[in-house]
This record gives sequence, C-alpha cells and structure tokens, in this order.
Amino acid sequence: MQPGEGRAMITFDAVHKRFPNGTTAVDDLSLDMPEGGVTVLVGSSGCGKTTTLRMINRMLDPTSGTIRVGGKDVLEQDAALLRRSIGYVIQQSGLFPHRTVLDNVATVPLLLGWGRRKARARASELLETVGLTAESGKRYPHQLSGGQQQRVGVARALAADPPVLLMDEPFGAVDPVVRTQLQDELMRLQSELNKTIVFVTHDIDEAVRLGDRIAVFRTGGRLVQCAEPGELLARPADAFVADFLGAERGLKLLSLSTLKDVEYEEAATVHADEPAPSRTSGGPRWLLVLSPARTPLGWLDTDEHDGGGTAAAAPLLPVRPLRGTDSLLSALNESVASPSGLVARVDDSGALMGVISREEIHTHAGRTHTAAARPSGSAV
Ligand SMILES: Nc1ncnc2c1ncn2[C@@H]1O[C@H](COP(=O)(O)OP(=O)(O)OP(=O)(O)O)[C@@H](O)[C@H]1O
Repeated sequence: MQPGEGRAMITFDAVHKRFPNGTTAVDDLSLDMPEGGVTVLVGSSGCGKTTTLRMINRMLDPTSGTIRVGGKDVLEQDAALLRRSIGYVIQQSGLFPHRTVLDNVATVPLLLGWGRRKARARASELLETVGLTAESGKRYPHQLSGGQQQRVGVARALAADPPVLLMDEPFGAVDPVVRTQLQDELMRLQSELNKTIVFVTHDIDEAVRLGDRIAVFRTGGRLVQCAEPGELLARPADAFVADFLGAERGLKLLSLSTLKDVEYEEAATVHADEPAPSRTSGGPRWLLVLSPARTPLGWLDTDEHDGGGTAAAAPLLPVRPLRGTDSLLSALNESVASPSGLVARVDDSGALMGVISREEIHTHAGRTHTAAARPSGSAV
C-alpha cells in the first residue's frame, strides 16, 4: 500500500468556519486525510488553509460540522490535551527565545509529566534525528540559523511521538537551498516515522514533492480538488486548479517519475589514461571519458580534438550523471544541457551503466503523460 492510501486518520465532515466579523474562512469542507500519509493544503492567500489546520487541534473550533481525529470528534476532547497529542510546526519556528534549544524540544514531554531527565534525553536524541549536533542543544534559538531553527521546530513537534503532525508553511521563511534540504530531511524522517502529516504551503512545487495527496482551496474556503499529485497535474478539475498549477504542470508531472525503468544503451567510452581519439579515427563523435572506477568524468568531442595526449588531458565538456532515483524531469533537463544530447546513467556507486538518448526520454515523457491523463481505474 502506498503512503496516503490508508484509512482516514483525520476526517472533515461538512465543516464551516465563520468568524464573528462575518468572514467565512472554511465553507462546507468534507475531506479525509489518510493515516501515515502527507496531505498538503494549497491555495492562494486567505483561502482558509491555516484555519482548516488550526481546527484539527482545536486552536479554533468549527462553526458547524464535525472533525474527527483517530475516529474521535475533536469537540468531545479536552482542547489542551488534544493540542499536546498533536505536533505543530509553524513558519517562524515559534521557539521560546529564553529557553535553550534542548529545553524547547523537551517542552511537551515535560508538560506530559515525563520528568526532566527523560524529557531531556528524548530531546537530545531528537536533535540528532533532525540533523543537529548535541552542542546546539545548549544554545538559544537566536544563536541558530533560520534553517536550524526550523529543524528544532520539527524536533519539538515530534518530541512526544504524536501520530499527527500539523505543519503550517514550516519552510516558508528559508532560502531555496535550505528549503530543499529541509524537504529532503522531512521525507527521510517520514519514510521512517509514517506520521499523518497535514502540511500547508503556497508553493506548488513543495506540494508536489511532499504530498501523497494535495487539496487545492480557493478563496472563500472552498475545496476545489483533492487528489494524488500525478492525478492533479494530469487532470486538474477546472481552470482554477490548472491556473494554480501553472504553465509548467506538464514538466512537474515528469518530476514524479524516475529513470528506474528507462532503457539505456551501450555508451561509447574511453578510459582517462587511454590516448584521446580524434575525428580521423572514424568512431562516434562523442565519447564519455571514464575514471578507473568507471565514473563519467566528461564528454570528449572527437570532432574538436586533433589527437595526442590522454583522454583525461583533453578538453572535456561537463557531464552530470543520473541515477535510477533521479526524475524524468532531471533527465530531460540534462539531455538539453548535455553537448551530446545523451544522458549518462550510473548505478548507486556512480559507475556508468550506459547512456539514454534524448528520443528515449521524450518517449517516456509522452508515456507518463498519457498514463496520467487516463482516468484512474480505466484499463491500460
Ligand atoms: N480571527 C479571524 N477573524 C476574522 N477573520 C479571520 C480570522 N482569521 C482568519 N480570518 C480570515 O479568514 C480567511 C482565511 O484565513 P486563513 O488564515 O485560514 O487563510 P490561509 O489560506 O491560511 O492564508 P495565508 O496563505 O495567507 O496564510 C481570510 O480571509 C482571513 O482574513
């Protein structure tokens, strides 16, 4: 079973939220969030994502309708206890500035009466889990970078090992490089922990990357479509969703398929310490120069080389080898950037397996689209 296909851990049933000033933030929301999956809520500013999230742990209560977590109506549970049993991560990490990082992470276990020693031991273990050193536990939040503070926020939310994690734009305030690292880290953690995660973001790329299911909202708190990323990208329910996904939604779809099943062919290669062939040798124009461990070092253009010297000493053009876990989108990008139009496919150790042609990548890209565009359940 894929993550996100399990039974519903959180259910919204005809939920409305109207604020006293008359604003309807959430309008007739019925939605299931599967156990052990990541449900991402996306949509433009003010469409009710945060309000939806905050009703799950009773930071806000619905005006009408029912929300259940683990089968239990949240309104029948004590709000403070419910909040402690659900992890919550927000954009500006929300750490207590006058407490050390370790004490910040230990907050909920202490509230739950674990005792100082046990709570701190757990906090220290969690800092390591989210990629921080034990030493950083002694610092205060302002002594950490924005990205590190977000990691502490995630560690704090995980401290009491809650089954549900609510994340409200947790990576919204960090630069794109750190953001990608934090996303990678979250995916790694999730593959071990299998939490039920509800994740709010503005960023559709982040949603496609992290979500098992994506729920798209529009202004007025209306859910327009909730689907797996592939289905959403291939079959947006209406023009609003298509617009929201953007002009590159076809390319985004390719980011969901990997090179695992794409066929490769034998590559024309030359070893680094062999003599560099020239155009007069009559072989193929482009050769991949390999290290002794068969790692691709670069492309040799025999049309531009007069012969003489070793292949390693010849002017080489850069190669960016791809693995089976890399996406079809990366392959398409590399096939455009590669001087030979070929993509070098390597194994997990980085050794060359073969090359994939631009045509093969295009064929797979087309097939991915055709398959995704087919309504689910229809015959292949
Ligand atoms: N306490 C409140 N009182 C009145 N209106 C509110 C309150 N909180 C939110 N709203 C309004 O409810 C609507 C939904 O807000 P919400 O914060 O849930 O949207 P959002 O999709 O999370 O937006 P953003 O992406 O900008 O964070 C907005 O129109 C907002 O102005």
